[in-house]
Amino acid sequence: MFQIADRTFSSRLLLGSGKFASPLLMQQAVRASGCQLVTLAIKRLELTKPQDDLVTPLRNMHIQLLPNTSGAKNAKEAIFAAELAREALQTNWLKLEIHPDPRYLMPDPIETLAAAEQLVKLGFVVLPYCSADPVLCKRLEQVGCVAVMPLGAAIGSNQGLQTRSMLQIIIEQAQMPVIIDAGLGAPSHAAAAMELGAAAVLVNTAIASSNDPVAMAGAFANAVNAGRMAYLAGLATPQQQATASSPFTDFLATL
Ligand SMILES: CC(=O)[C@@H](O)[C@H](O)COP(=O)(O)O
Repeated sequence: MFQIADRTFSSRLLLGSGKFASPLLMQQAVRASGCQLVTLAIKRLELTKPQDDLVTPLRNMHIQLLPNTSGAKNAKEAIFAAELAREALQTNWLKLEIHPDPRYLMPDPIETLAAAEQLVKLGFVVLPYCSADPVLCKRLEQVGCVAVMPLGAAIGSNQGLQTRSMLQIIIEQAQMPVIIDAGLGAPSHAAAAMELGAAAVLVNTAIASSNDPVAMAGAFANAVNAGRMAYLAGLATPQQQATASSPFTDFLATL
């Protein structure tokens, strides 16, 4: 179990709802993953009729919706999108995403911090997508974010934990959940993130664009559980030299 703001979740795998071949496939993958929190881009919503084939099925599955501000290029646009989402979806939960550069989709740290501070004051439960920068993550915590979502690698790149050493520092210093988001391209990447001590991971592309998203969702769920169990069990420390698994005896001396 882990907690974000006032909600408790048993699944530590969060899913994105984009890139699936159909809404039905997305629902089936969500079900197979056991995930309880799904992010969806505000720009995809039909704001005049929010009970569409994306939102309604997720609500019926009792999934916590996490609208995201993907597409916003600065704090002003993100706050506008957040207000729209709160109105349309009746939730104050928000994944704050501000990435002005369409090529690498790197989050803008300055606009993200400014928007986060403002959105917290406006009553939003803010989970910012951010660079794997320990100082920035601390600042986001100080302005009242309920979790941070530092990137493993660029969104959709499937490159895994490129930011591993920074993530380690962020996790060590955080007083709130650290959710590794973006770039996790294989279940082993998710397991590695959990082994580091992440509270949870968010995955979209690797599941949605696989040959069998339902099976891949299950594979990620197993990997997240395995990584968490390993973290709790305490991983063995890598050593430079060999150490024998069995104690040496003098049995060769009898030859
Ligand atoms: C859906 C969403 O929020 C993505 O922006 C998120 O960062 C996931 O990244 P991947 O698609 O790389 O898993």
